[in-house]
Amino acid sequence: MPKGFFQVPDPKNEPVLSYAPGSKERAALKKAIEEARAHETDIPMYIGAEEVRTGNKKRLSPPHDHKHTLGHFHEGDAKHVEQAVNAALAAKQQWADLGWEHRASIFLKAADLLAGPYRYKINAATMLGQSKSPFQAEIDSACELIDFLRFNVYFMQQIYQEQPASSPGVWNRMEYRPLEGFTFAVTPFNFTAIAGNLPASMALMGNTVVWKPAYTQVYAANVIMQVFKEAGLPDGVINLIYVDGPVAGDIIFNHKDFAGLHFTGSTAVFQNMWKTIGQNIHKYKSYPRIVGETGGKDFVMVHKTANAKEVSTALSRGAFEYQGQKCSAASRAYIPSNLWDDVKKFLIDDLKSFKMGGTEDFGNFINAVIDERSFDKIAGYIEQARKNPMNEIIAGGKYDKSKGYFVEPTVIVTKDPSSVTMCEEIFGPVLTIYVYPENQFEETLELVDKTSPYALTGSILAKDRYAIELATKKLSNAAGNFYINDKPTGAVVGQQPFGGARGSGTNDKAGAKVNLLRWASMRTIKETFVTPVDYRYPFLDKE
Ligand SMILES: NC(=O)c1ccc[n+]([C@@H]2O[C@H](COP(=O)([O-])OP(=O)(O)OC[C@H]3O[C@@H](n4cnc5c(N)ncnc54)[C@H](O)[C@@H]3O)[C@@H](O)[C@H]2O)c1
Ligand SMILES: N[C@@H](CCC=O)C(=O)O
Repeated sequence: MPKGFFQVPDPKNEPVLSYAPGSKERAALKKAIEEARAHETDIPMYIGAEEVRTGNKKRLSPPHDHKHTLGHFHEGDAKHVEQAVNAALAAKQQWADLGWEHRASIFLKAADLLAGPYRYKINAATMLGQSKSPFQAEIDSACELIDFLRFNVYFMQQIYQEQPASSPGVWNRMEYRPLEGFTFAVTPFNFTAIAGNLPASMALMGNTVVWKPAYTQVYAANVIMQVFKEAGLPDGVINLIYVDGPVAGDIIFNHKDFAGLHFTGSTAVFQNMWKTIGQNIHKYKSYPRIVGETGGKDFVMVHKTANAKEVSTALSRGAFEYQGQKCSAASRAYIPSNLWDDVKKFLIDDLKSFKMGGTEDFGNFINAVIDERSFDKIAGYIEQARKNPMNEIIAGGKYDKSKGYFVEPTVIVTKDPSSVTMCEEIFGPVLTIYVYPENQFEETLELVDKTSPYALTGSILAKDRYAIELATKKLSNAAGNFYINDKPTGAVVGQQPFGGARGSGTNDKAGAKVNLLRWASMRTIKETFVTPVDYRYPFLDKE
């Protein structure tokens, strides 16, 4: 236990490196990519103190170059899920009892390792494994992950400092215990930072974790685990397994010591998990904490007073960075009729100038989508949209998976604001635009609010302050992250805590104090200094 009231260093957002031609970081990143491509990595599961190699090897390849082999990971089965649960339970007491400053140190060290010696390795892994451009990898696997780790340590300290009042003769204390049992982190393919943060935030609060990443993110997940190990994370605190989701769920959601789920991924998967947990609720020792950040159908709403060039740039970046595979990506836009001709021209010009290809070529703004399943699904949406007479595809619309999973950035203009691509999450480089009569701003705000079941991110672009105020009010429940005169992507830890409500999740804001609180179970301790020795109150008449 600490013998002093320690203060963790004040967190600052990790500066984003530019990778501009001639820069030191550009050369270092290119070298890391070459090294990664030059040999095949053999990736084990990490269960307790063991590196587990099952021999059931799954091939990993860059989505933009699927014939190249980056390495293999060893897939596990039900037995490995059980081993990981047992390892987490075995490690629990010692980890929970460790002074919080030591937990803090491990994750602060992990942040420094990522900022320094591992920066290019983890960015190269994310660029190759998930097909991110240098900038997209830098803001994710380097900066956002580093920020999550540093800010969470700071928020943990703030939580521990929050103590109740005490009246004379009494000292009230609050203890922030880890959850009783083990926890489960299930992470998506699209952000290395999220993959690292979900297990780390639970472990930071004294929990032990079974971590199951998406198979398409294992290449960078392995680097995260190496960083945690080098930072001194004890064996069994985070157990990384590669097991089919339902196989893992079947064991974990039936275990009496299952204490919490930290999920990021699609809405349907999360809702199924919640349903299973609900059905099994009588089996658990405690009510499990459930946190899930899920899908989005994020909007850009434009007022007639907006600047057309600002609008088209918000769309070019907001919809197409990382091939639209951000939960926050702009995928539906509402443009007033007076601005449409200009916005259309600027947007088409931008799209014509995009270069598409592998992440090794730093000239490419657009890379590949994550895998064949995703490619086929996106292509299906494009073909369905093409057949609808209410739609016109004004840019893109082509796709090719011969070398990598490439889908051209595609813009659909629709006359039907309820058409499929205005409502459903596509998770690819497809933007649908509805041009509304410029004087129907308020009615269109209502349309934006009601069109989709999601409520993750959205933005309003306008010069008129009354319009901004009206949109902020009318769209109050339409987004958990709302942007004024900006694109709806690119939240920064500590600045724009991230998460949405409605169908988009439990809105427990990743990288914020409220999220960490979900991984603590508070115990209130009241100590009385002079304990009463007579039950009688003063109002009682004496004989
Ligand atoms: N709201 C947010 O903060 C946020 C952030 C990133 C991604 N997302 C969402 O994530 C989705 C894209 O990521 P994805 O394709 O990896 O999502 P996904 O739902 O397919 O997978 C997420 C995780 O769940 C696992 N999984 C899938 N089926 C499972 C099952 N039946 N049982 C147990 N585990 C199972 C996957 O293996 C993966 O680890 C999009 O919907 C996106 O909007 C949301
Ligand atoms: N936090 C990221 C999105 C994460 C989801 O994919 C953003 O704000 O763009």
